[in-house]
Amino acid sequence: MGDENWDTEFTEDVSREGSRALPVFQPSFQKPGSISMRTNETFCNFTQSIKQPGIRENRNGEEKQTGGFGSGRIFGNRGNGFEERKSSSFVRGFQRMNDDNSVLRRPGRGSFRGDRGGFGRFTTDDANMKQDGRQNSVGLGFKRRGFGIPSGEFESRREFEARGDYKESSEEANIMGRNPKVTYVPPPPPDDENSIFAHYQTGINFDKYDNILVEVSGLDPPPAIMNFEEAGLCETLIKNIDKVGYFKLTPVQKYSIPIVLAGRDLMACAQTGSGKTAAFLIPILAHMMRDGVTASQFKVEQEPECIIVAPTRELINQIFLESRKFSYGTCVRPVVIYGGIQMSHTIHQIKQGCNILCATPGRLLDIIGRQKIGLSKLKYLVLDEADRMLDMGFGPDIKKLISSPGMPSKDNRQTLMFSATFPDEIQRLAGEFLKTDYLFVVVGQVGGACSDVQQTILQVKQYDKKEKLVEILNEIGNVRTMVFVETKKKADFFATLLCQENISTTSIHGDREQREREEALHYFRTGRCPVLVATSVAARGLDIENVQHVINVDLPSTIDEYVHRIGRTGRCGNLGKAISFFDPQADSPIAQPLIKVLADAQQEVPAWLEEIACGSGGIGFSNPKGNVFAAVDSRKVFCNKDNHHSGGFAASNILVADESWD
Ligand SMILES: Nc1ncnc2c1ncn2[C@@H]1O[C@H](COP(=O)(O)OP(=O)(O)OP(=O)(O)O)[C@@H](O)[C@H]1O
Repeated sequence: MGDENWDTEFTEDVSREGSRALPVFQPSFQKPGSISMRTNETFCNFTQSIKQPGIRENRNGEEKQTGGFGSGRIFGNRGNGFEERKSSSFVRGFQRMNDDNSVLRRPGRGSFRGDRGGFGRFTTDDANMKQDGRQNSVGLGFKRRGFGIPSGEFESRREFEARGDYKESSEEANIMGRNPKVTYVPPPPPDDENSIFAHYQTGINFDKYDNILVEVSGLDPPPAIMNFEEAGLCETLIKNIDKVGYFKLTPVQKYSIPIVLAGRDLMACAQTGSGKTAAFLIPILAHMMRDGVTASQFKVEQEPECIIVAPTRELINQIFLESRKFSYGTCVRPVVIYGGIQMSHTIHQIKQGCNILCATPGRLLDIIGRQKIGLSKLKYLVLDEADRMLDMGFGPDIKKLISSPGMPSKDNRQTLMFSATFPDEIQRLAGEFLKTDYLFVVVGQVGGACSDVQQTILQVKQYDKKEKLVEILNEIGNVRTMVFVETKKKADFFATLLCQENISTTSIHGDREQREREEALHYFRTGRCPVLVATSVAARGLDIENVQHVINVDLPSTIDEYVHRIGRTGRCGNLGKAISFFDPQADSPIAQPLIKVLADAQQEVPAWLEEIACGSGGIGFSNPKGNVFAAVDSRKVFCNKDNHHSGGFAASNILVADESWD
């Protein structure tokens, strides 16, 4: 375990029935004085944060006031009515737990603060993960050493120590030395051919992609290709595409691949799960191979030909793994860097050679600032989830990146932007980073929701959400399900609740340490924990096999966010289901755009929702114009207007301030 800062340890737990291990969540300890509680069957630890309740860091490492337990609020959530309820469902949830379990006590002041809470089952098999470098901290009944029950095999190497919450978004703060040193080194991904090319099957509706409307706007677009052969790819690339199981192009690939091969800048908007990643990776690699890219040598400063930026660590890692597939057997070396990982490890990875750099924005700026990455050879710049990359959250970082010393001008690089959603105002901002003759490809219907996802909207009041969630999960059984909530604390709360209900659950959110996030995803991907409770940090891009359900316990504040969340299921022609709890008190602003998304995806629109929509303003729209396509080229909408954007960043699509990504 080396220097790893273990803040939790694992205990095997005994199930109620004695036959099945009961998943138990225990929030990580942050500060001495935590209370350890034990039930007959379960352990739960509650703690106060090292910080004052209600204070948290923003992306710049500054502290700011939020709702918190100490302030008499419950979750500091905005707009969904969860906060300011003295007798919240949260508190009542624990009261109920107390009722059920005689020994369990209600936590003291500031009680549930599971800032880096961990969930999920843990078995001794997981020693493998530890051996290969993963540091286990989520698990079945884990706790800190020195509190509560002695652990079994895995014990914390350290006694409890107070330390600041590491906010992974604060790369900038890290640079300024305000965060504790990050020591996590992720285990290297398996590098045998089978693992590299592991993929899941396309679904029964894959062929229906052919019927989706596609519109290309801009001057002189090259014709679409109908199959991989027409792309004129090199043999190695063709072999790799074959190994990855792609036999047919998806619409976004048919149109984007020739555009990128023709050297044009591109903004592409296509529905979730429809193969956008390959739509940029394949032609970029084809170009690189055609240009005879040479293997990069060991050097202190590397000069990659391609940089791909995405908003979350898990997503950029996924893109890296995809680029590893397509570049297999070539001299192109992809590297991934992101926050929450030891900097020396990042630097070591880069030094060994880097042709394609996959990065989150914070870590990328950091590494450029340290002169480990030079930009003089950069030919391809890709922004995945481009609307997210250009909103108020990441926009300033992207602007910094574009104006970094050595960054080729837009005329001397090829810039590609992809997303399932593209609000007009973000398109206008994006235009600044693209050549004026860029092409805009739109695949799909209004709002971009994938019609392979069966959407159900249930009217559920805030206080009834937990019962309803448990009821649904018990009903649908052991199928892989992502549960979205609005805040990190709620993610902790619901994961705890589900564990208490005997449902194997893990969680991912921005307050969890990187190793915890990766473990959570690993447990979810492998089916060890079939339920993943997540904040918006997991809403975009994640491509996890066999996610059959998405449940929005809280609806997001924008319709685009909704589209991305439900897009975690129903991918690549597979079918999926999305259930969303609509609390009229909190969610009426999203009623109108929600109805539009439902209707366009040929889903049933509840009469009660239409009634609510009639009386609401519909401020949750980010694409309110009723267009046939998921988005339209903003150059059309605004071409006759004197409409110059301010150079500021659009706020329409930003996350709630509670969550932070990079
Ligand atoms: N042509 C293809 N044939 C078969 N499978 C494909 C093809 N293209 C992509 N896929 C698979 O489809 C899945 C979804 O692809 P990808 O993650 O690129 O979607 P996306 O459009 O980027 O989704 P999101 O908007 O959620 O980010 C992946 O598992 C990918 O390997």
